[in-house]
Amino acid sequence: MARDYLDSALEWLNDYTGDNKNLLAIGGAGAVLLLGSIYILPNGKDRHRLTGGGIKADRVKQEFNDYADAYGKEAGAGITDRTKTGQLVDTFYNLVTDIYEWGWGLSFHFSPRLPGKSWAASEAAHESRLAAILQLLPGKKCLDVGCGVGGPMRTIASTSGAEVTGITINQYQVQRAEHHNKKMGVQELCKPVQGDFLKMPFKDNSFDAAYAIEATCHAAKLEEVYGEIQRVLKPGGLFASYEWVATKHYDENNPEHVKIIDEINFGNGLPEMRTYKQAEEAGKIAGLELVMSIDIATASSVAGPWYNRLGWLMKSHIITFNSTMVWILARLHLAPAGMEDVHTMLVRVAKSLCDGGSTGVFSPMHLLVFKKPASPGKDQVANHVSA
Ligand SMILES: C=C(CC[C@@H](C)[C@H]1CC[C@H]2C3=CC[C@H]4[C@H](C)[C@@H](O)CC[C@]4(C)[C@H]3CC[C@]12C)C(C)C
Ligand SMILES: C[S@@+](CC[C@H](N)C(=O)[O-])C[C@H]1O[C@@H](n2cnc3c(N)ncnc32)[C@H](O)[C@@H]1O
Repeated sequence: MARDYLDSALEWLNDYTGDNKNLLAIGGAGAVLLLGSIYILPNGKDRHRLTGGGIKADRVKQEFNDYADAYGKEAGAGITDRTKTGQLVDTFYNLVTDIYEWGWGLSFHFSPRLPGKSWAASEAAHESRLAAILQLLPGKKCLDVGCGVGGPMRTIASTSGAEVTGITINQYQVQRAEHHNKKMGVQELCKPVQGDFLKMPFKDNSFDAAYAIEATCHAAKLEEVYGEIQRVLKPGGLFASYEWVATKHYDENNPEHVKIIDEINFGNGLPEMRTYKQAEEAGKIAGLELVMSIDIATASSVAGPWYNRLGWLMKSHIITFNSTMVWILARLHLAPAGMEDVHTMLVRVAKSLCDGGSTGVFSPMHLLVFKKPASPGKDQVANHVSA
C-alpha cells in the first residue's frame, strides 16, 4: 500500500519536474527523509526488514563474496563448479528475498503488461493462465516447483480451488510463504515445503499437475528437474513452465549478447542460460511429451513488454532511492553489512535484464507445456535422468 503511494508520488514528481534536475534532486533528498521510513517500514501491519534470510547478519558480506567468487571470469562461464549450484542458489535467496519483497512484491517473476491493467493485475493474469492451461479445479493436487514466498501459489490456489504444494530450496522462503498464507487465509490450500527439486520428498505419481514459474532455470541440469517432475506427476498429468531462455535472436558469437547473458546469470543465481530449444529437448529426455512451446514475451501484439516494469523503476529513480535507503540502513546497522553489495548486484542486473529484453535475446517467459505419457514407453527414462 505504502509502496503504491510512493510509486505514484515519484511518477508524478518525475513528470512534473521534467528536465529540472535541481528540483528533482531537492525533491529526492526530501523524499528520502520524509517517505523513507514510510516506504521501508510499514506494509499494512507487516514490516519490511532487510535481513540476510537464514544467514546471520555478520556473515552476509562473506557469503556474498563467496557467491560472487563462484562465477567464472571467462565469457560464458557461469557457475564454475556446477555441483555447488543448489547451495549457491540457497545463499542467493537468503541474500535477496527481503529486497525482492520490499522492492517488487510477493511474486518473484515478470509478466507482460496488459492494456489498461495495473502491473498487479497483469501479474495475476500471467499466473492464472497456468491454472487454466493445467485445467485446475477444486480437489486437484498441484505442485509449484520453486515456489518462492508463494505469490503465484496463492493466486493459482484461490482462482482454481486446487490444492497447491510448493517446494523451495530456501527455508527462509518457507517461513515467509507460511506467514503470507496465514495472513491471507489460504493456508488450507497452500502448503510450502523446503526441499531440493532435484530430489523431491514426494511419492511417484502423486500430483495431477505441476508448474514452475521462472525457477527451473536454477537447476544445474534442466533434464534432471524435469525428470523429477515426470516422476511425481500422475500418468497423463500436465506440467507448464515459464522458462528463462536465450531466444532465437541470441548469437553466441556476439560478445554483446554473451555479456548480457553472463550478467543475467550472475545477478540471478543461474548456473548457465539454456536456449528454448535445449529446454524443449530436456523435457523430451526426461520422458515428457511436448504439448506447447511459445514465447509469451512476444506472443501478444497488444501487451506491453515485461521489462518495462524494471525500466520504469530505473527511469523514475526509485532504484537510486532504494540504493540510498539500503546505504542508510546499513550505516545505522538496521541492515547487515554486505546488503549494499547485494543491492548493487541487483541494480546492475536490472539493466542487463532490460537489455536482454529490449534486444530480444532473452525471455523469462518461454512457456513450455509437457504431458506425462499415460503409459511411458520403454525407451523413456521414468525416474532420475542424467545427461
Ligand atoms: C526469476 C528470477 C527473479 C526475477 C525478478 C523477480 C527479479 C530479477 C531482478 C530483480 C530486481 C532487480 C532490481 C532491484 C532493485 C535494485 C531494488 O531496489 C528493488 C528490487 C529490484 C527491483 C529486484 C526485484 C526482483 C527482480 C525484478 C530469477 C532470480 C531467476
Ligand atoms: C525466481 S524464484 C520464483 C519463485 C516463484 N515461482 C515466483 O514466481 O514467485 C525461483 C525459486 O526457485 C527455487 N529454487 C531454485 N533452485 C531450487 C532447487 N534446487 N530446489 C527447490 N527450489 C529451488 C528458489 O528457492 C525460488 O523459490
